[in-house]
Amino acid sequence: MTDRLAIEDAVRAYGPHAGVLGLSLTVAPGSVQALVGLNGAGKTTLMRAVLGMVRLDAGSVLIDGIPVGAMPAAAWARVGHLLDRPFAYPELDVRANLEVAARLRGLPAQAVPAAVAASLGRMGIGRYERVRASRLSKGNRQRLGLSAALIADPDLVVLDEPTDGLDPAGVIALREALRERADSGAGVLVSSHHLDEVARVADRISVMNRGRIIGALEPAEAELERAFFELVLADDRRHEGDSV
Ligand SMILES: Nc1ncnc2c1ncn2[C@@H]1O[C@H](COP(=O)(O)OP(=O)(O)OP(=O)(O)O)[C@@H](O)[C@H]1O
Repeated sequence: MTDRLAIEDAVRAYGPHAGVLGLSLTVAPGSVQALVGLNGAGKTTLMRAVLGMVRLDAGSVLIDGIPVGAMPAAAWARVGHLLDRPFAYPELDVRANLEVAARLRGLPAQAVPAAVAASLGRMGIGRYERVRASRLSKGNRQRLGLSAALIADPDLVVLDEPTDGLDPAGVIALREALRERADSGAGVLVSSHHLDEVARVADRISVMNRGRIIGALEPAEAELERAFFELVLADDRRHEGDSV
């Protein structure tokens, strides 16, 4: 079966230990792959490369077998993503933002009302449907961004620290939405700083440090934090004395 995402020997260097420095990773259909790492480990750079927002110096990224540089618009419409600040048209209300998101992702006009209704319910923002995006709280803006990313039931989901600003109810809603996507055959790549939280949703947890994947954590592991820091500290020790 073709991987939803296949990254091979990817390099996007910003310095000897910065960026993405030779990294391979796959996300199979039906799986949630988490990326964890300290600030500056390279998670966002990797996600930018996956989404074609930065060009790799070397290596390749394939989405459903197609190199990102050659993806037609219809294939990008099957990718749901949220990086950095959630995008929304500030003067449009929540409902209108979701309608636009659905159309931009190629949903036919007659399918939009049902998709918007499902989306409002999924992330619990129905009561804000007539509120302008510019007036939403940080957490509700994040919920709107996530709703837009997921509105067309994407085959690949790429989310950078998606629980940023979410309250516990939002975290649970997101977890259920990601599980539902994966159970429908999508691949999910998600980064986070919250180990316990990713352990609840991820099938695999890869640890990134200094631009590389340095190991994996077992989601069922009781002492995730300890295991994480052991991997990171061992890697840092290996690089002691290297120039930064
Ligand atoms: N455009 C750029 N120019 C120069 N350096 C960059 C650029 N983008 C990222 N970097 C550097 O690459 C490294 C990785 O950054 P990146 O944002 O990918 O890390 P991250 O794991 O997402 O961090 P965080 O958890 O803080 O979001 C950092 O050292 C960062 O300063």
